[in-house]
Amino acid sequence: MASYSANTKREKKVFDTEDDVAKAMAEYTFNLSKKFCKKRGYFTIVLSGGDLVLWLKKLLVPEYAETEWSKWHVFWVDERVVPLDDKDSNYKQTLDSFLSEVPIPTSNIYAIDQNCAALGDAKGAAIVYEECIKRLVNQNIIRTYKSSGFPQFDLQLLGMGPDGHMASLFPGHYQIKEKASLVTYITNSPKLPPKRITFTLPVINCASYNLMAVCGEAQADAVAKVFKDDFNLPSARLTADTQAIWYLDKAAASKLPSECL
Ligand SMILES: O=C1O[C@H](COP(=O)(O)O)[C@@H](O)[C@H](O)[C@H]1O
Repeated sequence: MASYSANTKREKKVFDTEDDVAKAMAEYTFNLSKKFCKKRGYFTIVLSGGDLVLWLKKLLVPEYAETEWSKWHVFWVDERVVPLDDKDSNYKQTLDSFLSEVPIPTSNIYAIDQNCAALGDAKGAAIVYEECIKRLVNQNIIRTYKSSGFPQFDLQLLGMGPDGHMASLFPGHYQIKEKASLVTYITNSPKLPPKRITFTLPVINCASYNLMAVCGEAQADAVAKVFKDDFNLPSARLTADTQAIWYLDKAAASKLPSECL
C-alpha cells in the first residue's frame, strides 16, 4: 500500500490571481491528458467539487481543442449523497458548468449510484462506487499502484476547505485513518450536506499526479498550516506517486511562513 507520510516532496506555485490559477490548472490538465492518451489510450481524471468546478471551464478554450475527450474517464474524489439533479451534487455542478460542453462519452463519466443517491444511502453509495473502481481496474482502464492492487488514477484535481479538509476527509473524523477500503463514507460531515462518500487517503495518494488548487484569503491559515506540516489537516497528508503540487493564488499564499516562499 502507498505511504501517506509526506515522503513525496510537496511542491507549490503561487499565481497572482484566481484566474491565473484556473488557467494554469487547465494547462496542466491538458498536458497530462496528452501524455496519458498517447501512452495508454486512456486518461483517468478525478475531480472534486467546490470552486474547482468553475475553473474547469478554462479547458474549453480553442488552445485545448485537440484534447482527446473520447479517451477521458471521469471520476469524483468525493460526492455528496444527494439526488444527481440536486444543486449540491458535485456531479450536477460539473455537468452544468463543464461536462455538458465536451464530448466525453456518457459511459465514461462515473457518477455515484443514482438509487443510493436518491435514497440518501451513503454506505451503499460507497460500496457501489468501490465496486465500479475495481471493475475498471480489472478492465485495465484504471492502472494499479506498483502492483499493490490499489487504483492509480492519472490525475486528480483537488480543492481544500478553510478547515484543511480535502475530498470529504475532515479534520478529527476517523475516515482519514481508513486504509483498507478504496471508498468510504461520512454521515455527519461538518460541511453540509452531511452525507458524503470519499476516496480514502491511500487511494488519493496513489495517483500519479495530484494538483491541489486553492484560492482566496479564507484558506490562507490552512495553507500556512499545511506548509508547516500540520498533519491534523487532511490536506497536509497529500502526496502522489509522481507529483503533488499546490497551485495557490497570492491571497491563499499570504500567510505562508517566509521559509516556504
Ligand atoms: O465540500 C467540498 O469541499 C471541498 C473544498 O471546496 P472549496 O469550494 O473550498 O474549493 C471540495 O474539494 C470537495 O470536493 C467538496 O465536496
